[in-house]
Order: sequence, then structure tokens, then C-alpha cells
Amino acid sequence: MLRVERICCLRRQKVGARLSTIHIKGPARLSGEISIQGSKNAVLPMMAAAILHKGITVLTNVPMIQDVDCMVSILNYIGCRCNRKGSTVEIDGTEIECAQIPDHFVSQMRSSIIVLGALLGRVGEGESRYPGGCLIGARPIDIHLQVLECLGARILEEDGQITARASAGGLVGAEIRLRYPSVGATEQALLAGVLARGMTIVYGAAREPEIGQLCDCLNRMGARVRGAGTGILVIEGVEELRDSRFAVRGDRIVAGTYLSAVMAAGGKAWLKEVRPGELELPLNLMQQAGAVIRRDEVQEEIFISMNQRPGGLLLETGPYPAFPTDLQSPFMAFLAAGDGESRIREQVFEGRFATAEELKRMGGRIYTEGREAVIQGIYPLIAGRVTARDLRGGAALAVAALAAEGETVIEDCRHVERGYEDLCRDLRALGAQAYWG
Ligand SMILES: CC(=O)N[C@H]1[C@@H](OP(=O)(O)OP(=O)(O)OC[C@H]2O[C@@H](n3ccc(=O)[nH]c3=O)[C@H](O)[C@@H]2O)O[C@H](CO)[C@@H](O)[C@@H]1O
Ligand SMILES: C=C(OP(=O)(O)O)C(=O)O
Repeated sequence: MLRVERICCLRRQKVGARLSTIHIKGPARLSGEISIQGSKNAVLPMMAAAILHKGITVLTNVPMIQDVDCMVSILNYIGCRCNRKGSTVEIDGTEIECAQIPDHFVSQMRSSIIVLGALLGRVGEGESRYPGGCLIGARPIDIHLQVLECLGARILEEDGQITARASAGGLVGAEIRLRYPSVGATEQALLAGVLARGMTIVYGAAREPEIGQLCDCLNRMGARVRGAGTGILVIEGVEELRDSRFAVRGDRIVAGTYLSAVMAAGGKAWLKEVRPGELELPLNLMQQAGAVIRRDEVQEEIFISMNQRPGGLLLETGPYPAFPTDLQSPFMAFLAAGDGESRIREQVFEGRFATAEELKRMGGRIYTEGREAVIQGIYPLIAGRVTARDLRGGAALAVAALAAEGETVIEDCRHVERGYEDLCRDLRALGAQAYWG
């Protein structure tokens, strides 16, 4: 059995806490242009993929967000050397000294759990506690563990500690059927399958664009993965990977948030470095609610103009290509300041209506029952003191504040900093009065 000595010298880089209150003066009308940061949900598994390679992986257009800081800390801790210059991160995975993902960082970020699959692939073992991340539902990891077991890992769970070990020859390719197209579990299968012996086929895989990006990145590193964008992924195991460089694409959820801001406030905006095709359904719904949208797939730009109160919508979240759950709260925010009745069905995370309570404190007329919300639009909303309950929920409150009379103070925005480089900077670039306080 491959053993990794647990030197675990604590090279813990403190994940810095910044100011975590946002002040926004409304109502606003927006006009401006912004480049969209690199995608959080794409870059985190790519960073984990660097563990698989005994050499250098360079990622460019990496967003400056806390989850990336957290992943850098995990990689440094296990023995990789991460060197960051602006939006470029170079990861040297030559030495892995420790197969234990440190508790401190696991509790901060959901994506920490996929490091387990990469460690198993590279050194045949890994240890982790249950991952943190946004509190938007139960978020079990049974499918992740099923994936690893299918590939031959033995999993031991004791007091919240998970230990996974491959047999002496390492992981072995297998057919894996996912009971749900979980994004994280699909990433887990990709990371664990790349260096496994033989062929791995994942049926019922997630089809999110971030999975496609991970497949592209792994193939650039020398892996052999086919089927990206479909529900069946075929991974032909390889012996080793090679040095590579990969550019992370723009974050469709961040873009969707700023489009929602224009929907709430009115005005116009040009968003650069984002693929309109990744936001097909949200853009169609925004048009249905009254926006004028122009998409440029070649230049990777979206233009939006909104000159009326948003009309009511019916939407239901689901795995891609259905409506993304991560945009549910920003949509709820602009619909709350709209004209007419909307209905939202949240099918992915059962706890993702917490932000509705905060929107109600801003005068929003929202009624939730189970997985369903009914929203009666009203304008303007009322500014007040509200709390960011989760990452997208915090951003959604900023969206609502643009359609509220007075100064809104959004407290506890540490979750927002996990995923947005600087929400206030970007909203100011669109003409809003938004400041960290
Ligand atoms: C870092 C990252 O990429 N986060 C994204 C990822 O989260 P994440 O990878 O956690 O989301 P999943 O697709 O795994 O979860 C979807 C559903 O499956 C359930 N489930 C998941 C795994 C499992 O082992 N067992 C299980 O029951 C979850 O509780 C949830 O109800 O995809 C979500 C769905 O698009 C997004 O909202 C998150 O922003
Ligand atoms: C839920 C999200 O993130 P995480 O899975 O990292 O908690 C999100 O990005 O909206």
C-alpha cells in the first residue's frame, strides 16, 4: 500500500477576513461595462487536479476570492508549492508530503472534499472531515464516497472523519452510475479516474459548463477524457500527466448576478469575458421579464438593457441545462422588485430560501412553502439592515438594495467574499453607490 508520511508541517496560510459589511444606496439606475472574473466553480477542481501531476500546472484568469485562497492553503499544506502572481497561479505538485486535508480549511469550503479523489489518484490515500460551504441544505457526500468505492477505495467513516485508501496497485477504472448528476461527485470521479488503471465510465454525470472546463483542463494536462457536456464521461486512465497551462473561463453565476442587478435597477450594461451560451435559460427568462439582451458568442459578451419593472416569471431550478440554483436568489431579488406575480420552485437545495426572509425585511412580498416560493412584485423596496445568509443570497440582497429607497446595510458578507472578487467594485463600475463598511 502506498503510504504517505504524515509530516503535515503546518504551512497554514491564514485565509484573510476582509471587511464584511456592504452599504448600498438606492434606488439606482445602472450603466457601464465590466469584465467578468474567472469562475469559482471551475477553478477549484482544476487546482485540485494539479495534485495529480508530478510537475507544474499553471492556471490563468484565476479569481481573487477566498475559496481560491482556501484551496491554495490546502495545496500548500499537503506539499504542493503554489505561486500566485496576480490572476496567475502556478502549482508545483512534484512532492506530496501529506494526504490529510486540514480540518480548518475543510470546514470553510465545499470543494475541499474533491481533493480526496485527487489524493487517492496520486498517492492512494486521503483523509478529510465533512466539508463546509454554504448552508443551503443537507448536502450529503454519499455519492462522492460511492464514486471512490466504485474505483476500489476502502472508505472508513468515524466521528465525522473520512479515511479513504486504495489497494496496493492504486485505483482501478470502473463503471459508475450516479443516482443524481451531482457536480461535486462528477468532479470526484474525474479526479480519481484520470490515473486509475483502465477505463472509467461515469453514467448520469453532471453536464454543467464547469465540468466541461475541468475535462478540457485535464486533457490539456495529458488525461484522456471524452464526453464532456453529455451525461456519459469516459476516462481512459493514464500513467502520468504533463506540465500545462490553462485559462479559466468567466464565471456565469457572477455574470448572472450583475445581469440581475440591471434587472432590478434598470439601465444597461456590457458584460465581457463570459459565454452567453452558458446562460441560455436565465437570459431567455430575463428577456421574457422585459429586458433587451444581445449575445455575442465569438467576443464572449452580453449586453443588457432594462427600461421597465420586471414582469412575473415561473422558474424551476435543476441540473444543467435547467435553471441554475446559484441564480435563484438573485432572480428572486429582482422579481421581488418587479411588477406582477412570480413563482420559483427550488429543486436542488432544500434550504435555499433563507434569503426570502431577508428580502421580506426589505418589504418584499414573498411566501414560501417547502420548495415553492410565490413573489408579488412591489417597487420600490425599503432599505434596511439585512444579513447575508449564504454566498448567492448575500449578492441577491445587493441586487434588491439597488431597487430599495435609502441605504441598505448587508451584514456578515464573508460568504460573498468566497465567490465574488469585489461585489462593491463591480457594482460601482456599473454606476451604483456600493461600499464596504
Ligand atoms: C463548488 C461548487 O461547484 N459548488 C456548486 C456545486 O455544488 P455541489 O457539488 O455541492 O452540488 P451537487 O450537484 O453535488 O448537489 C446537488 C444535489 O445533490 C445532493 N447530493 C450531492 C452529493 C451527494 O453526495 N449526495 C447528494 O445527495 C445535494 O444535497 C443537492 O441536493 O453544484 C451546485 C449545483 O449546481 C451549485 O449550486 C454549487 O455552487
Ligand atoms: C453554493 C455555492 O457554493 P459552494 O458549493 O462552494 O458552497 C455557490 O457557489 O453558490
